[in-house]
Amino acid sequence: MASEKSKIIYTLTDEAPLLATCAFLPIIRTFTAPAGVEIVTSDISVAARILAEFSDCLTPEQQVPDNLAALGKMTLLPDTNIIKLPNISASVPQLLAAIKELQAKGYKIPNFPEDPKTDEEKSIRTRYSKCLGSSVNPVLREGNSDRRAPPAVKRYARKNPHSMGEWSQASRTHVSHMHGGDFYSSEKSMTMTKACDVKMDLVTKSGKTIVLKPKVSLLAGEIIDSMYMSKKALCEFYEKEIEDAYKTGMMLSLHVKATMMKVSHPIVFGHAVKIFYKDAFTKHAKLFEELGVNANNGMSSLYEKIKTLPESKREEIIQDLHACHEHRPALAMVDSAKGITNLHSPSDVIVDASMPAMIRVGGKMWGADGRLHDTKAVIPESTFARIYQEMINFCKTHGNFDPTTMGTVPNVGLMAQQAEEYGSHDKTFEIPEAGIARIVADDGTVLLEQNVEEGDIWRMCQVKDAPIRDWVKLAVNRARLSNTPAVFWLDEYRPHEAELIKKVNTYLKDYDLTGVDIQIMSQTRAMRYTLERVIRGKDTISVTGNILRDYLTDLFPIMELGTSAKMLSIVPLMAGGGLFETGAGGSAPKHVQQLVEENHLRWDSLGEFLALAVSLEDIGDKTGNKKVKILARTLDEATGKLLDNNKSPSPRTGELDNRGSQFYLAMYWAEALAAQTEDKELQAFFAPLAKSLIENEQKIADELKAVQGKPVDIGGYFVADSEKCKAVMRPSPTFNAALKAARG
Ligand SMILES: NC(=O)C1=CN([C@@H]2O[C@H](COP(=O)(O)OP(=O)(O)OC[C@H]3O[C@@H](n4cnc5c(N)ncnc54)[C@H](OP(=O)(O)O)[C@@H]3O)[C@@H](O)[C@H]2O)C=CC1
Ligand SMILES: O=C(O)CCC(=O)C(=O)O
Ligand SMILES: [Mg+2]
Repeated sequence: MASEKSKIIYTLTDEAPLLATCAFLPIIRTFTAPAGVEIVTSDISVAARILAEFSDCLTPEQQVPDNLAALGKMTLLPDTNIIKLPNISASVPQLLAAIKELQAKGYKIPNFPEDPKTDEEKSIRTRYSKCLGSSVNPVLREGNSDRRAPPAVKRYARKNPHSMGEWSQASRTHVSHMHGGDFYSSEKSMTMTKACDVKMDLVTKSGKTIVLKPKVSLLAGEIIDSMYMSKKALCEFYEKEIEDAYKTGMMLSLHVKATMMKVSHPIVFGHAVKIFYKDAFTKHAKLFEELGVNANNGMSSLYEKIKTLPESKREEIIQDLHACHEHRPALAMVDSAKGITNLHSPSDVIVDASMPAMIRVGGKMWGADGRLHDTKAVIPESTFARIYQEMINFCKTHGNFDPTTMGTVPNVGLMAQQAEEYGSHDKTFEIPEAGIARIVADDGTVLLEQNVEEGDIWRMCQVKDAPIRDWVKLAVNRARLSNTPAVFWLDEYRPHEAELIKKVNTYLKDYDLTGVDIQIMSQTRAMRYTLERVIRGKDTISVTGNILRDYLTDLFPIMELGTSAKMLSIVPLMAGGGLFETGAGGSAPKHVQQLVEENHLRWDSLGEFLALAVSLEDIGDKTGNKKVKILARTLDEATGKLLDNNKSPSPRTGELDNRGSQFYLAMYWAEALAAQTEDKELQAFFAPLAKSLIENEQKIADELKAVQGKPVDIGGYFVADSEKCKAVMRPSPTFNAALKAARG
């Protein structure tokens, strides 16, 4: 056995991934222990993050460490190996629900101050803000991203294509975005020639100087941007598009990313709510203010707030809200059976997943009548909205994609060290008063400035030089290793990207590019070029900034594979370690609901299987531990076999689910280890396990199926009971006994 133990840190997150982990951990531990690899867990669920933040309010027994901060530090070490599952990036309504559950479970954490007034409330709000939105990924992503569909996964999708809707040339579906007054149109950018500290301030028309951000330390070579979205232009845009949809009989949908753009997009979302329901918001303005209604939290929050009112008043408001629908277009639904619309909650419709889902079914979304309809997809910011329109145009002309023949589009994404827009939330402000928004260097020089009005959203973004160099290196490596053309999706007319292009051209010179096809194209051209290749079965690497990384790594996988859960998602950490993300998708809250109601978990753990294999491979490469390398190789074989034999979870209750799929992975993995002859110790260890799983295959499959169809209790949503989860997620006594026997 190997002398020194290597460590994989396995994150515990939320919802479906956490449940899947509950079943998977005993399997992983059984397989990795004989190779000297230890699996250590780290709870970074939204509940654990809240508890870590409010330790001072808890009893000593209730206190938990700040795991996220510890992991963040570890990403800066060369031998760190983390497997990261998708976690909740909480919107305010999700955070409120988590707080409520924790309080009900006896944790004396404070209420979330929605409208903080006193200093104490402001401090609590600031502390809770650390748990809001996308707050895990930016801490752990100390590297750029490499996301792709492994060949076995692509082969599987070609053999077992998922359903695709039909695209008609007569489809009226389209994307509506702003043509002025948005971030794109106001962007200014520059590259720092030397390191310095800057501040963000606002010189108001009334002559005051308000410091919004006292200090941002910048490095030489760093690119910084300043941009704003005009409230007036945004509201006019909404008025126009809502009116257009109404007049032309189109359904309306809004697509934002309020989780990652946690300061700007809730505001963008809130204006849509206020304008859609303008009459009711105007009539009840005073009362809504008194009740603390915040449109940024969606209609579900408004309905919650008015619950406290006397019935007659509440009825009046509900009627007024309903009356708004009479002269408004139909709204796309998140759940038509429950009457949950697109404007219900800012975290219900997340653009990276919602737009591909719409395109996949032929450009349609669900209406209140429970049917699919063409839709006007409103994506206010034009910067990247146009890529979707380009794909829609393509589908209208060529029909929908064919998963059996289409090429693949891997992505190399710039995201390290909170690069670009997704790292801007601590530098994003809703402007309190008209004036000049400025980025000012410590020597008093005004670096960038713009005129802003009250309510505009102003932000500064940054991307450091080292991540850009690393991104170019990753792109060249991927292009060379996979012998695939790579396209940098960069628009020379966008100031930020003009700066990036200069750097990309410079850093590309560091490489011998003989035989490597690398091009730079604007986003719409890159999309067109890639799609022309895709339908001819040709592969093209997209090399993009942070937002397109997010968008494209759902968009193409959802067309190619039916879901982004099947993606290999690697973050080579710049300090030398590895962060292995599982898939590229979210935490699928709907899956938990199905488990609780019917004891069927449709979540596909393929992303975990793929991540574990590359994580083991990384350890094997770094330590030279041959046993670990064999584990990685045989796991890949097992995953391939799992796909070939169609043992992925079914969405239908009563059929194979996540637990069954994990059992088959374990069986194939043990079989592959028993069959190899390179390492006799491993062979001897796994032969009895393989035998027992093969002999009991039917019995285990039956035990896993027998439990389905009935409701189960997991003891909570944000803080599920770990014993109850174990009981639900490990229901086969025969499988459990086989694993236990192997561990000895
Ligand atoms: N890396 C991260 O940490 C990420 C976290 N998130 C968070 O996840 C939550 C939900 O996000 P959202 O973007 O709506 O995406 P979802 O997780 O709801 O995914 C959208 C749909 O994709 C399918 N899907 C996703 N993952 C799997 C899987 N492993 N197995 C099978 N099907 C899958 C499901 O389709 P079907 O219903 O047909 O089964 C699901 O309904 C939010 O809290 C969000 O903040 C989002 C993105 C990434
Ligand atoms: O961090 C998040 O909220 C989501 C991350 C995401 O969607 C992605 O990286 O693809
Ligand atoms: Mg994403």
